[in-house]
Amino acid sequence: FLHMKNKNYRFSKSHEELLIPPTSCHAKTNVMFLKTHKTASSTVLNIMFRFAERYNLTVALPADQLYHLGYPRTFVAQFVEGFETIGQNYNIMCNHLRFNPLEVKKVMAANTFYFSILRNPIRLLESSYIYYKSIVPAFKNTKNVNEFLASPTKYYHPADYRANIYAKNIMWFDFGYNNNAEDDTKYIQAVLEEIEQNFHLILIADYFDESMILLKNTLCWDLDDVIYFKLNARSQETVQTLTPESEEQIKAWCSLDWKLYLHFNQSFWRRIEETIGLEVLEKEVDLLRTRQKELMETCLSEQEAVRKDHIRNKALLPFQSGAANILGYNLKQDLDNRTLRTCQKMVIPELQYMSYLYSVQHPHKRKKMGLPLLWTSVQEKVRAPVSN
Ligand SMILES: Nc1ncnc2c1ncn2[C@@H]1O[C@H](COP(=O)(O)OS(=O)(=O)O)[C@@H](OP(=O)(O)O)[C@H]1O
Repeated sequence: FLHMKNKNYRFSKSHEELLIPPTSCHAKTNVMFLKTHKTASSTVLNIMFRFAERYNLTVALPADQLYHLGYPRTFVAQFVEGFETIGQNYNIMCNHLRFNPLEVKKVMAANTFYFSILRNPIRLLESSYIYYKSIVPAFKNTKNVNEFLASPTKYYHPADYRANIYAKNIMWFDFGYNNNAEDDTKYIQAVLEEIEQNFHLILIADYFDESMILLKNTLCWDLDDVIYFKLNARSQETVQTLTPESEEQIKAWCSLDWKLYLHFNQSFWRRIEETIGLEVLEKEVDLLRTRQKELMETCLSEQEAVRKDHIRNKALLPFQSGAANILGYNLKQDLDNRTLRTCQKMVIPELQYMSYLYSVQHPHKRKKMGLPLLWTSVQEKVRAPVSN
């Protein structure tokens, strides 16, 4: 779609003007995204991978047979494939890792832009419960998320702290901090300040489209760079209704994440007001949604995500976990090669895309095992020598 964008845009002049970046603005190509859990981060990862392909950038991918950058271990540079030879010359980093700034800096160029994304801990914990129910000790022996939240300490045992990271302050943990730390005002303030120093931008998943506009404007990217199809979503029947008491309990149980979220939700909106302004933001969000709808009409058989058993091409099946039915997409069957390639990249799940990029970037290494390789072979066949 990148090559078609001039032809396809039907925006009025004033809208076009909104999209023209200031002349001094160059697209930032050294970008690190801290991929937090259950925060729409797989959708962002897909955006990052497509951007990397567009500009032929080097991505810091998990080494050998790793699927993530060593998570939940604290990140070290050796978790990146090729670090010994490539050194501090990676452009993009976006797979799951537990943040460790000094080690990340060994891999990423000095002028790298750092960003991440947070989600309201109430929605996040409900999602996390369903997704990790069978592997997290604190969740295993409870009937549902409300039962867990009625008395979390009954199920959450300190001895299981490693296996229980998804049950308490998971965002705090992903940023590299102790998710079982005391809720102490001074400590929290110090962490928030450190995050502000380490990251140039924190997005909010609950305002995903607004986040994409802020991201593209900050990085001087094109609107098409941030057009996305929602990835890693669940089917509606596995979404549980939280009682009002459970919602309140999450704010206390995950108080570190709650304060993290409140702080950066505020700075997110302040940043919007100080840069784009709410009026322009609304117009740009409209353009994003229009473009997204057009692309869905071009690419998809059904105009929405479908349940796992309805995904025809098993190479496009997202990783499934716990009680969640993770949705995917069916592409139209009569797409020409070039459109097919564009559409595949919009819907390809995280692990398959990572495995594909890995085989392109490291052709002499053994391919990642245990992943559907079909997509890779389909992709190799349709790779045409065109630039996009
Ligand atoms: N664009 C957009 N806007 C809003 N929400 C979105 C978006 N994309 C993904 N999602 C929701 O994010 C949840 C999956 O998060 P992650 O991809 O970060 O999960 S993972 O940790 O990588 O497994 C998952 O949440 P739940 O459906 O509540 O589980 C997705 O529905």
